[in-house]
Amino acid sequence: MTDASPIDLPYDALLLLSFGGPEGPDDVMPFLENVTRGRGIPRERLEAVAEHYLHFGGRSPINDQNKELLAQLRVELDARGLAGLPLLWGNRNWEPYVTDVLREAHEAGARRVLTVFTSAYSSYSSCRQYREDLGKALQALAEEGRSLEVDKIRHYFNHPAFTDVNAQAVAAALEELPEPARAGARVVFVTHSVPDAMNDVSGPPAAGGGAYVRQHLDVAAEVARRAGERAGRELAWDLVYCSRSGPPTQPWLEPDVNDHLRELHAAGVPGVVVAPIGFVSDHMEVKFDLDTEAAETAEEIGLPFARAATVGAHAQFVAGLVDLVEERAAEARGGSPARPATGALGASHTVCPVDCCRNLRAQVPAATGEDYRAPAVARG
Ligand SMILES: CC1=C(CCC(=O)O)c2cc3nc(cc4[nH]c(cc5[nH]c(cc1n2)c(C)c5CCC(=O)O)c(CCC(=O)O)c4C)C(CCC(=O)O)=C3C
Ligand SMILES: [Fe+2]
Repeated sequence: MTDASPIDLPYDALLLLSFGGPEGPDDVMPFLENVTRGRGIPRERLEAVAEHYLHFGGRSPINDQNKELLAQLRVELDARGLAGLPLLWGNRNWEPYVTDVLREAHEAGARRVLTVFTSAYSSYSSCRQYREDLGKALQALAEEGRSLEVDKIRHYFNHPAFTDVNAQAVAAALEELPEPARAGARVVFVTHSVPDAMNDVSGPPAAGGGAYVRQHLDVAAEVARRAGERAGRELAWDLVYCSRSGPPTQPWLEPDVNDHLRELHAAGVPGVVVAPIGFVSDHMEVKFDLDTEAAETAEEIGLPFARAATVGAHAQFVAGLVDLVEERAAEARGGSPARPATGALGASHTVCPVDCCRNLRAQVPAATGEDYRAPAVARG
């Protein structure tokens, strides 16, 4: 904004855009109402999820994890000569709200902001909804006479930093299993379930949909391969789901992690590493659905269980994010930087194409997309 950074980025600030979470018991219901407004989630499910938060003192772990990620991003940016680049944090569903953060940035002089989402994959919930909330923020600011341009880094599910740090975590979790469970242990990759219909329209329409599952399968295969290299043997794996929340009549991605652990046990699998590749840090889904519920299932059936760490604020992951910031900046300047990616899918698009991860309920302008038109700015 005022300090020019020694490396010339075409951006005035970097924004970490996240989900947000409650800070105490009184925040829990208002937070859940923010998250589920207009989403048709049954009341019973909301009450059950409120209990999960209250079980942890009404506080989501996500905010502290984001603060840690911000601290590490700051260290990495400074080390690369980007000490002058302001680093901001805003959320979709709780304070600090993204609209307020962008307003402050605008007041401080920012006009072009690069965003990093705390979500690695394509789907309405994991990408487009963030883009729509950015769109709503830009609309609100335009009505105040403030104009801002916003870009995002590409999806990082298959960036080598993400897959490699996950592979290290799987290899480390394997070591935690007691012998003889370790030798025949299976890797159970877990992500957030979404409605089948949401997966069906995920990703660029030209790719035929299904990107959410396809991307997770690609990451799982690559992480298992890399972890297997570290462990010195091939690792068998599956992809399963947690945190289903819609009405029972609506099909969501399955199997559920708990059902799957029972099946593996019945089939004679001697132990499992549960690897939450769908989450970038130990969110409530990880703390409750995996560390509490799935761990209890495993205990009940006598299945040795180790949970692999999420990438969190791991230095190698953070360096990968800053690589992606530099890559996006180079593209914004019209260059053609290297775009490293692991697995079979290739590097993801930089700018989401028209109807990418379509919203099945409404047409809402989604920022950072090919078809996004900045709202008209009111004259102050
Ligand atoms: C794909 C996906 C991610 C991963 C991508 C990403 O990270 O963004 C994610 C992340 C998160 N989801 C979170 C919390 C919640 N998600 C809910 C509801 C839903 N999530 C969905 C999908 C996803 N969600 C969906 C399809 C619904 C149904 C309602 C709807 O169609 O929108 C509900 C309502 C209650 C319930 O139904 O469970 C809550 C409270 C938190 C915060 C956790 C914390 O506090 O640590 C985080 C990081
Ligand atoms: Fe969610």
